[in-house]
Amino acid sequence: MLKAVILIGGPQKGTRFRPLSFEVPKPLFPVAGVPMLQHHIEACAKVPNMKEILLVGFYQPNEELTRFICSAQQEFKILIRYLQEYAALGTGGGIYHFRDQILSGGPEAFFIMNADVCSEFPLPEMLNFQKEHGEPSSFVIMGTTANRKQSMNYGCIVENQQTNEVLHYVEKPSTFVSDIINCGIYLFTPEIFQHIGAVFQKNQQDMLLDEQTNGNGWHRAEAIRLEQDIFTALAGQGKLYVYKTPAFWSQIKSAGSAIYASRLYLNQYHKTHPERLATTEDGGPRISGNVYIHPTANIDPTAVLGPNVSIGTGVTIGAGVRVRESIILHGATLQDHSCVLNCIVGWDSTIGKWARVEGTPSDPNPNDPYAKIDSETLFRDGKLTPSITILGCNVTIPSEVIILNSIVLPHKDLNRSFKNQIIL
Ligand SMILES: Nc1nc2c(ncn2[C@@H]2O[C@H](COP(=O)(O)OP(=O)(O)O[C@H]3O[C@H](CO)[C@@H](O)[C@H](O)[C@@H]3O)[C@@H](O)[C@H]2O)c(=O)[nH]1
Repeated sequence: MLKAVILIGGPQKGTRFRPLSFEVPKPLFPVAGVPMLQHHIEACAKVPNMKEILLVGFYQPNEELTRFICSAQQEFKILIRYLQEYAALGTGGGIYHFRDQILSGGPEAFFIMNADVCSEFPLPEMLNFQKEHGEPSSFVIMGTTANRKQSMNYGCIVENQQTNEVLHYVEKPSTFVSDIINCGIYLFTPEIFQHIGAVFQKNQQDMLLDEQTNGNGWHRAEAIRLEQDIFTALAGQGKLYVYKTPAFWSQIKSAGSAIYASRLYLNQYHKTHPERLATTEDGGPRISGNVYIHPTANIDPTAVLGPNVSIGTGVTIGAGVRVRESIILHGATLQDHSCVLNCIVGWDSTIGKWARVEGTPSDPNPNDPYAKIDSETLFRDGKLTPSITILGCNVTIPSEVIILNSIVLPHKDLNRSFKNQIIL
């Protein structure tokens, strides 16, 4: 039997996702109409012999997470549990801490997935690849090709081109190492815990030798990174292989990358969930390209939506509204003739009549097949980088104003136009 573990991080992570991560843990942010994590869960639930999905993170148990787990368990008919780390233990420390839970029932292998990636999740292909490569207990990293410059923002893998064995692994190198990058999706056998255990023992010994150690010592020994502490050491040992996926993949770090990820998933819905894609119907709004509309949304038939639009529960969209490349979160109202382009409109926000709310997309270069989305920091050279416009929850935009490339914090009631600003 098989299991899957999804690393969901915790509240200190996801800072590039503010102000949206104030309201909802980042892994539950809706991408193409469903929580980011649901895409991982759907893919796992389809794998034959998958017994359980474990979410490992350091969020305090909260209502949203509990509700999500309950409904996903019912919908996908699979056991899902949340395991809470007592502190951020890193990508290897968390799974090591909960190794007994992961190994209970005797899975022969298990997947580990970063929550903040979007992918076609070619999990059956990874299982086949593992059977065909190396010894039966070899470990598999999913990889993809990036361009030279962007590769350095990821874990970089040098492979043996004949065998696909990982010969070198360097996490976010400062100079070019390889254009094959780590996608944050792995297939391990239980033997991985021997390797993580060895690092833990070493950390513990170092800790005992270190006289400076205070009460924090145990945590320091348990904090282990899969990438730097495990993969770098396993490379070249005949144990670690890279499965290069031809399918789509992207990281979801910033809010801008959530819009891009939505586009990738909406496109995939043609194959996986055509029922989630809206179509132009008599008496309904005009749909252009891929659009998801929650059945509870109320949309005027003269509105024009798409491409790449996701409309959440209970959203109201008035006459003549235009929405493109945006995510509209639940309870928001777009009043008549407003125009929303490259935006995330927060929960329960209102955009007044004839207002224009617009951002600048940060899409990957369309002429470079290996380009990935740049999840840049908010500021460059002391200035706000032009990016998508984000309205936090419960923001009110008055009629007939323009809000351009701005980030508006929750509960703001604006009274004029703004451009390139963070409105606190
Ligand atoms: N449970 C838990 N999860 C964690 C922790 N730290 C990070 N995570 C989760 O692990 C994932 C990776 O997070 P980061 O540590 O922020 O790494 P990164 O910059 O995203 O880079 C990783 O992913 C890239 C692909 O997206 C890889 O290319 C790179 O090598 C690395 O694995 C995220 O889903 C995050 O929520 C932790 O202490 N505990």
